[in-house]
Amino acid sequence: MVKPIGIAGAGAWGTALANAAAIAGNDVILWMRSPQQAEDLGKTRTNERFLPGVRLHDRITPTADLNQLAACRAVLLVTPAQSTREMTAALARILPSETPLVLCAKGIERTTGSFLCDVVEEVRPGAPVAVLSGPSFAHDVARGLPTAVTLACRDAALAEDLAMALSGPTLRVYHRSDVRGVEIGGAAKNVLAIACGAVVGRGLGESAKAALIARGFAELLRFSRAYGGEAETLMGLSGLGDLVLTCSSAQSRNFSFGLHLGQGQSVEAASGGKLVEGATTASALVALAKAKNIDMPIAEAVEQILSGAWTLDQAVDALMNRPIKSEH
Ligand SMILES: NC(=O)C1=CN([C@@H]2O[C@H](COP(=O)(O)OP(=O)(O)OC[C@H]3O[C@@H](n4cnc5c(N)ncnc54)[C@H](OP(=O)(O)O)[C@@H]3O)[C@@H](O)[C@H]2O)C=CC1
Ligand SMILES: O=C(CO)COP(=O)(O)O
Repeated sequence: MVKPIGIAGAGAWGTALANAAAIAGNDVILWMRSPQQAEDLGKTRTNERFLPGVRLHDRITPTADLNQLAACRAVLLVTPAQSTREMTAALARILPSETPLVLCAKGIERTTGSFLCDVVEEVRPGAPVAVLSGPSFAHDVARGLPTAVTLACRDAALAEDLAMALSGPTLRVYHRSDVRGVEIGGAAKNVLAIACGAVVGRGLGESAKAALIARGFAELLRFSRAYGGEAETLMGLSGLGDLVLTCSSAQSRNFSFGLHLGQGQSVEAASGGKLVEGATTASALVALAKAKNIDMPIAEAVEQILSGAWTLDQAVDALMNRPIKSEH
């Protein structure tokens, strides 16, 4: 008998992925930390808080008991980036060492500046780790709209196996072995999307927006190259694809956070209480860039705005008054 797919985290993305995995033909165990939420989800079969209006597939079993994930063939970790260490440690206590953990969060650990895969490898040495990333709004996936993402694992055969297991009629999962490139694409685009939202919110025009996406992508490529990601990866779904998506739609929490900043809201108010991964990752991204002398003026501008060092207008001035240089 084929073992179920485990999903740890029943927010918008975890719930959407659970449905996609079930539609792809898997039994799914969906874990959440709140016993009350698990009970409600079992009864109503709808995650009203995070994914309203979407019915949970019959093959999904919601639970608040982490031990239920022990017998899964792979576990997708779909909680916020900053909870990766704590969640991996909890999973390491119950999962067999050969069970792959698939990271679905997009970010860098703020307190250590570690990439999330490195965090997982530190906590679960020797166990297989993969990353799933790409342009995919939870609501689009949950509504069965056509979506494509990338799953990367250093073990190419395992990457292919997991991609096949999760792919279905409306979710197409490509596979790759460049874990670093795929995770950098997901983590860094969120910071750039905040900048893009701010440009739109401040009314700086479509030309400025396009310039920001192009120059932001140049930053992404430089950063990824310095940290061992392949340029080809960044030109794909987790990189260019996700940057374009996240910079084009107020459905993105990062873009919409930037949009609110651009419209004059405070950093504290602009998130509206939603998870904004780019805001927690910005300082770690910029510190990693500085450590390797990588020029990332847009990411730095975001960090300066978030820390209160610059106003938005000061950030725009700083970006426009940089010395004229060759484009690369
Ligand atoms: N939404 C999307 O379209 C996409 C999101 N992602 C990424 O997926 C990750 C999760 O995002 P998303 O599902 O949208 O976020 P949500 O805000 O919708 O949900 C977050 C979930 O994580 C749980 N959670 C929060 N903190 C902890 C913790 N410390 N330990 C355990 N569980 C915790 C929450 O549980 P509780 O309710 O108990 O607080 C909730 O179930 C992010 O990194 C995001 O970038 C990637 C692609 C698409
Ligand atoms: O990563 C995402 C889409 O690919 C979701 O973006 P937000 O976290 O900005 O909503």
